[in-house]
Amino acid sequence: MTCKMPIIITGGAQRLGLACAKKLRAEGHDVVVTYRHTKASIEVLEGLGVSCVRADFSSQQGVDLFIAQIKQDYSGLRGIIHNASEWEAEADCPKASQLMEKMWQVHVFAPYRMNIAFEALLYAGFECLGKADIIHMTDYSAEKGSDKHIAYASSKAGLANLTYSFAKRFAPKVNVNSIAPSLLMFRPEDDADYREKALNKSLLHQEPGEQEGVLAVQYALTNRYMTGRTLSLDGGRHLV
Ligand SMILES: NC(=O)C1=CN([C@@H]2O[C@H](COP(=O)(O)OP(=O)(O)OC[C@H]3O[C@@H](n4cnc5c(N)ncnc54)[C@H](OP(=O)(O)O)[C@@H]3O)[C@@H](O)[C@H]2O)C=CC1
Ligand SMILES: Nc1nc2c(c(=O)[nH]1)N=C([C@H](O)[C@@H](O)CO)CN2
Repeated sequence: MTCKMPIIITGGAQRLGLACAKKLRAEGHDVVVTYRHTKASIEVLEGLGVSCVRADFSSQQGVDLFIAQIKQDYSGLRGIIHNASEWEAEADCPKASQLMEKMWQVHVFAPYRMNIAFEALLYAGFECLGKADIIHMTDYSAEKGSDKHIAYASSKAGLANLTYSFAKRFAPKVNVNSIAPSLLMFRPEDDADYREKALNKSLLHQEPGEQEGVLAVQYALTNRYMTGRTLSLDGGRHLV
């Protein structure tokens, strides 16, 4: 039986999500990406045979609409990579209470709702393809906190905790792991001073780029004896 059971990548229209979508498609996986804003990368992905679904997880309704569409379109899932994320500092959001809600909505509520809603599809993926994975893109700051991104870091800690719970709930059919980068790629607006300071926070002093994140995703998708664990991509920052 041919199984069209995709890997979902949330927030797959740019940066790490886009790099993952291209690599996994090139490996022959069926891939679904979510995006909010139309951009040139969406046309590129569609040209590669990637299914691009507009979805905004900032509301419960947005999450539920996406869940309904996936359930309508697919009989199983090879996996889901919870990559969608907003990195917002308290200084950029006047109402801290709103920021905390916003961060937990996209980083915890949305992955939680999707994981529960997609349980049967993930099991079908395991039965048909022999493996099924959930990957939570967390952050080094989930362990250490952040004085400038307090709500963000706390929500990533919440996401990291979902890894433990869903690893227990979905074993042995679905492996559930976290990938926790400290720095993968800067943003265009990051100035030289910020970049220098960020690079000096790790032992390896480098901006690794999204391909290091892609390698970690590939490892988590292929390893058969890892669940409930975190792949830390932090250049030795924990030893500085
Ligand atoms: N970049 C880095 O150095 C680091 C990254 N990480 C984590 O790795 C992952 C990838 O990072 P990066 O590629 O920089 O991520 P981005 O900041 O580029 O965001 C990824 C995507 O998330 C989507 N998104 C944001 N909010 C929502 C929402 N409410 N609903 C639906 N989609 C949403 C955006 O989609 P759209 O553009 O369509 O709006 C965006 O394309 C993230 O989870 C991030 O927290 C962790 C540590 C370091
Ligand atoms: N959703 C995002 N999360 C994070 C980003 C980002 O660009 N988008 N960037 C970082 C930084 O790399 C930080 O770790 C060091 O500058 C963290 N999270």
